[in-house]
Amino acid sequence: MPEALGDTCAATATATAESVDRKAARVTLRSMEGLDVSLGIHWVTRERVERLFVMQQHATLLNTETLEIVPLDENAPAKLKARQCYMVVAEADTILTDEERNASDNDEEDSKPVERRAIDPAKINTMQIEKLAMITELYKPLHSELYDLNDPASMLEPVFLEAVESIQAQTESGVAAEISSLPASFLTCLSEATRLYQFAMLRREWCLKLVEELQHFEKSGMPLARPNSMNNYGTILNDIGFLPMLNELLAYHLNPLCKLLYPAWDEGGGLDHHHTFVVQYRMAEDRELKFHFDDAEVTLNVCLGTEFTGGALYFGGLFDAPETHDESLAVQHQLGRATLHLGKHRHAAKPITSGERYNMIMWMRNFCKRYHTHSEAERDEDQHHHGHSHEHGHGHGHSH
Ligand SMILES: O=C(O)CCC(=O)C(=O)O
Ligand SMILES: [Fe+2]
Repeated sequence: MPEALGDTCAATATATAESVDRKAARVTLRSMEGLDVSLGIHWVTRERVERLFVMQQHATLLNTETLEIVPLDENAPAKLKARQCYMVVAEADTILTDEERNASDNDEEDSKPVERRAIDPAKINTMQIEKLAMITELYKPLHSELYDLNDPASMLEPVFLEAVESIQAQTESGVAAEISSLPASFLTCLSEATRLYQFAMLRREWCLKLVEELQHFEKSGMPLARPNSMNNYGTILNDIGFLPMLNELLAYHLNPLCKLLYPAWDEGGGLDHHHTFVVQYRMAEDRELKFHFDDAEVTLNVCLGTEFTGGALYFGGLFDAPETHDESLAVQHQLGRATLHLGKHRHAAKPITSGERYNMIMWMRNFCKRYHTHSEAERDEDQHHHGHSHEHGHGHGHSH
């Protein structure tokens, strides 16, 4: 059974010695709920931490390995050790002594030095707003033109634009668009049974600029959160200023295409919101991703390069359709090329064997499907579903 992948989690990412260089100036800060933010050491001031972590009380930091306390005074940055994880605690929080912890030693939860709290969705929201506020105030983009869609031709391949335009033209003239009317060279169907597609989407220069932008962002020490409950490295694009342009990309380009390829989510606004991130694989860090399905109606996965071998996507059937489980398809990446699949399509990323790989992933979602379930029975069914993804996901699958 593959794991269900969600966007928020509390799992621990451990930095390896080889990643020292890249993470040298960062620490991981963790809330009492297990929400991680990685931040450049020089940005760790009390005011900033209290804002990012929505703390009203006097906050202090606790090194989760050494249990050493670092008061958040003006000397805090000098006392922090790169690549360590610090729990952000309020003075009033209960910090268990070793003895107390040993006394209740029955599962992994107990190895946490402080009492764990349940995740409050409002807190996640406020944390996101604060992260974005900090970035908006302080971050200087390297390629500011990436953050809007004013010039779609600089981002999107001509054949992709042509395909979307032809769908729009047909819709506007009242004709139901048909797959057969797309430009002949555009769409490759890799599997009819599971509706797995590939097409040219992003221009090479745009992909390489995006990778440079993300590397620049990482070096700036601005707040970063893990992309989802399984990928340890990468960046959530929605959180760092790309949300408006990605909303446009979804509304004007991807939703019309998905309506044609996956008519099931035509309800309401179709695919009307998304969780979009870049995953990153390097030899010394994460090299692969295990078998799972996504917290999405439809997933877009586009390869951004840069140079790597291996890393193919592997597909193994739709989780709710046992008759498709014997599918075994390996799909190779090609810079700028998109793979489009159902969220429930079970998949994995094979290990890279050299280099580094970046892919942009958009988990596309339909509001009606998620929040306006119609009958009691369907609501129950959804509850069941969600429970299932929590059970198997790492930590807390948060899908909003
Ligand atoms: O590594 C990839 O390209 C796939 C990542 C993926 O499946 C995911 O993040 O949901
Ligand atoms: Fe996935």
